[in-house]
Amino acid sequence: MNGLGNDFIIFDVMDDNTLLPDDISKNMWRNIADRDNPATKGCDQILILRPPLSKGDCFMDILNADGSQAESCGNGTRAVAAYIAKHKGQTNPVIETLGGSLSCAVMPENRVEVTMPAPKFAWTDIPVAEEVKTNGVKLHDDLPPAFLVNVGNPHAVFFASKKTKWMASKFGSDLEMHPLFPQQANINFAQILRDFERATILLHTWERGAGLTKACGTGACATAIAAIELGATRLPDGTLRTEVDIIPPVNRDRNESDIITIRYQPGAETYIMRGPAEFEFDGKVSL
Ligand SMILES: N[C@@H](CCC[C@H](N)C(=O)O)C(=O)O
Repeated sequence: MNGLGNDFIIFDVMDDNTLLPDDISKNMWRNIADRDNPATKGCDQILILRPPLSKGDCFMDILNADGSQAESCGNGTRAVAAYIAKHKGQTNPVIETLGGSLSCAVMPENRVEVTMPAPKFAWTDIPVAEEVKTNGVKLHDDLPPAFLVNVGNPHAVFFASKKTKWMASKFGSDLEMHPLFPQQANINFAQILRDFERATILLHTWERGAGLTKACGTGACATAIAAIELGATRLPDGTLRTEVDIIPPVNRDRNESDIITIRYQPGAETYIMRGPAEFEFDGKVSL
């Protein structure tokens, strides 16, 4: 499945956790996620749907393409919600993750709305290795200060006035591993588009453990939150726009149905991420 081209291999062991051996090595996961694997065609993340730990419909284990574990995955959450709606008929699934329990609503054409827990801004929560002002941290001499936020997983957001794809390719890998991030971080390069009626941002994300992906759901959340918190979505009359459309690079035509919309009110306990999910193919892999 995919969310705006950010693609996933889903293992469904929701009903019986023992179907998946527990001695699968990091290397085996990497092999499954490898783009050259003819059986799987590879993916950005592997999502393992396990029995719920609490009152949710399942617990979603998230593994990046390099085999590392992640706490949260926005596009993956929407994909799994659509999967549960299709296979279990549950259109309001609750998906448990290390980053929190996420209530979802699956609407026609696999548009999914996810209620996300409040973001965290404290330096200890990002986490970063030393006390910094998380709303503007200098991470690289050639880049403006970054906004840091934890939306279930750690993100740094850079805003630029020009196209940012080259920035993601040039700086993403080093910044993911920056010594300030003891658990590494996802790195977002955002350009606010001024010629749109709605608050609109073009986003390239270098994902922790997966590199440059076609879209990143939590990156969209982090970027919209950063823009709103920094007042970058304020209109000339002083009104703060709290709904932001994030356009991933894969959406070249800026097709209105291929965006992630974030509705975020500073200080609120939750916020909303809305976007599409898409089925690709089913298959079997031997482990
Ligand atoms: N693709 C995801 C994010 C997946 C996890 C991330 N790479 C991390 O390590 O935190 C999304 O859509 O949010």
